[in-house]
Amino acid sequence: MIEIKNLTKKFNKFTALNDVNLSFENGHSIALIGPNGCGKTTMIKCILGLNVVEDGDILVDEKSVKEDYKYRENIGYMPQIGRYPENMTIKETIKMIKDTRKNSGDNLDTELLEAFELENIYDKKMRTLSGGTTQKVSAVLAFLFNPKVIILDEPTAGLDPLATEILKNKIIKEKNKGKLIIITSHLLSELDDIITEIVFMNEGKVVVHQSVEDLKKETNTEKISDGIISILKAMKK
Ligand SMILES: Nc1ncnc2c1ncn2[C@@H]1O[C@H](COP(=O)(O)OP(=O)(O)OP(=O)(O)O)[C@@H](O)[C@H]1O
Repeated sequence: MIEIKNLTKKFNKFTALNDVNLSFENGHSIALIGPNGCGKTTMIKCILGLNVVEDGDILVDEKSVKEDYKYRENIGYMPQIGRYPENMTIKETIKMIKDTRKNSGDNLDTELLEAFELENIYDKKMRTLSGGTTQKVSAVLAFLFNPKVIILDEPTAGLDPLATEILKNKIIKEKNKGKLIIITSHLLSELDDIITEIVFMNEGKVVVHQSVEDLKKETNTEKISDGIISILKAMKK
């Protein structure tokens, strides 16, 4: 479970997050949506400890992210753009990341590695990979250590339709096991089958946090994308 309490994040004078309060339960998958620059990645980075939390707090399983870094072992992260050592092969990269984790041996989840058939191109160097293949490596790493929380920043950007389907099915499977999934995406049409809640942000603030069921009921729509468009139109009135 993740609780965000009165989180404000400033970069010099610019306020990227403005008094954000949110709570996410295990077994849910949450879509973080909103226009470019509204603060989605900033919030994710605060949860991951990649941005320092100064004003407000974030609790992961009731412990503040300010206390110690151990909680991070329970979070898998797929960044928007994964950066890896250019001259390492896929195999070496995965091994290097495995080696950074103690006790990672027994409980590895290699399902995506197999589904994406990455072992067939294990000896390719990271710098030679297409954008989509690099994304596949990032997705494999996000799920590899069986984390309780999985955070995916624009996960399907650059993936082909088959890889997108594989990743979507994996997300649904892990959510159904009781994991907490947080996804940012601009591709609303892709979220329909996987999401249980939406958080809509604008200019560093949470505008809507609602279950998909309620969103569809209240806006009288069948699809998440139509529900969001309906909210946006109502906001402009
Ligand atoms: N390290 C930083 N230093 C200064 N400004 C930053 C920094 N990180 C983010 N920002 C600013 O904070 C704002 C929010 O950025 P963020 O990356 O969180 O947006 P986003 O909602 O993820 O956007 P997108 O949909 O384009 O990915 C932007 O105006 C960005 O320029």
